[in-house]
Amino acid sequence: MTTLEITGGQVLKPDMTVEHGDVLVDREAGEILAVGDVPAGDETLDATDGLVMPGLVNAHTHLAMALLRGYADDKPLDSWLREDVWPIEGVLEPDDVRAGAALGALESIEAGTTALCDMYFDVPAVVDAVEQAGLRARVGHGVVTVGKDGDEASADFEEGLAVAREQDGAADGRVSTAFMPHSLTTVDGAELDEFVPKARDADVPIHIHANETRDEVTPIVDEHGERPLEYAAFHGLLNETDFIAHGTHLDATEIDLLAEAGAGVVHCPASNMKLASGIAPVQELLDAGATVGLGTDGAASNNDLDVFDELRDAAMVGKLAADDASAVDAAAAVGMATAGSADVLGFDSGRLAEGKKADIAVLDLDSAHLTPQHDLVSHLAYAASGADVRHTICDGDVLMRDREVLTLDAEQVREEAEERAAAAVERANER
Ligand SMILES: N[C@@H](CCSC[C@H]1O[C@@H](n2cnc3c(=O)[nH]cnc32)[C@H](O)[C@@H]1O)C(=O)O
Ligand SMILES: [Zn+2]
Repeated sequence: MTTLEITGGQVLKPDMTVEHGDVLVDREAGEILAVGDVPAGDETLDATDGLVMPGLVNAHTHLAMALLRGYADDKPLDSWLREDVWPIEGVLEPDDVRAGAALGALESIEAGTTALCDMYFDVPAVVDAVEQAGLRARVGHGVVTVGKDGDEASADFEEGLAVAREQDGAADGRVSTAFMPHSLTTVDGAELDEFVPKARDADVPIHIHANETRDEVTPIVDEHGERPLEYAAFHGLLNETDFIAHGTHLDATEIDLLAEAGAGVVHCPASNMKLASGIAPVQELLDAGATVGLGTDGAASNNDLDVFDELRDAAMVGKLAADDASAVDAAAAVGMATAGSADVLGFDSGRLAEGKKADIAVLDLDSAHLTPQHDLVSHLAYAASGADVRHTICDGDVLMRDREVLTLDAEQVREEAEERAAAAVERANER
């Protein structure tokens, strides 16, 4: 066993208290051995003037969409997808997806994110990027059936299932999978009935975009006479391991349904604001006992992958939604971005405690905007950003030391992304 001692800093405990202490990590097992007063490690990582905290968990993203950052802005979801995003995604090759996912992974590591959930196509290329970056991820192929004939639709479902089976356990177990129908309005109900049982047989969770916009809710209510999540449950979704993205427009019945089922909700406040999708009832979800995590969504609807921004947005917009300044307080926001997201994804991370995965970020506190230190949880929620992260550790391995990313060649990743993004835009314009 080789150990790593993160030393000289303050430590954020799972109960959201902060104390001076060190963290000892078993590098091979990728687990935390001790927190607080720890025996000396074989190697050390300096956390002086820093806060050692769980790595942030981005529970819903499309990493490769980093290629489309700034490509199409200022439109609502439906026209943004149909007029801009889907046409250019149609010309992307697996190598583009690999380059885009590498860019997203680089940005994530630089912002202290250690684990994420990714829905996209060309998933093996996403897995390559995640593996090389050293991150932890739950990945899946987004299945869409609208605009496809029966055979094409079934083939996309089959691919979603095959990916979930084949990629599970990749990257030394850091990659796990989910079956990912894109949304309740972009996949066909009869196909869900056929494939949900197959996903259960494969023993993978199911992840889907749900109740993101009013335009997604109304057609289901009109056509089926029930709320979207009732419709989802009718088609076999919303088991304890399942999780939805967004949940922007939920009624009281649906909030109870989620809480009782134990299904997770990934709140994506920045994407919901940018696409003017609406404001999720986050405090109500938390009060009902639902498992709530945070996600950035893709970089084309955010436009960055900084989970610190997301947790600040969650706190801010949560207060607006509840019309109550005490709603979604600092600890709740930080909790959602760490333990909450980890619980949604089924990862044993998001908490600095013995036996948990050694997925850790060290934040530099030595700056004007984090002074004075009345309350470090407040700083995490309201004043810190990803640029303050000094070191990022995942599965016991140091991915970034003193802001130098060790697993990826940052310059090369950025250059390749720049070139491939430009070429993709050219191909899309020629069509
Ligand atoms: N099988 C599909 C892939 C779907 S991947 C997941 C999709 O989600 C899309 N997406 C990104 N953000 C959002 C969102 O906020 N809501 C709904 N879809 C989104 C994204 O553009 C991507 O095409 C295909 O081959 O096209
Ligand atoms: Zn999404």
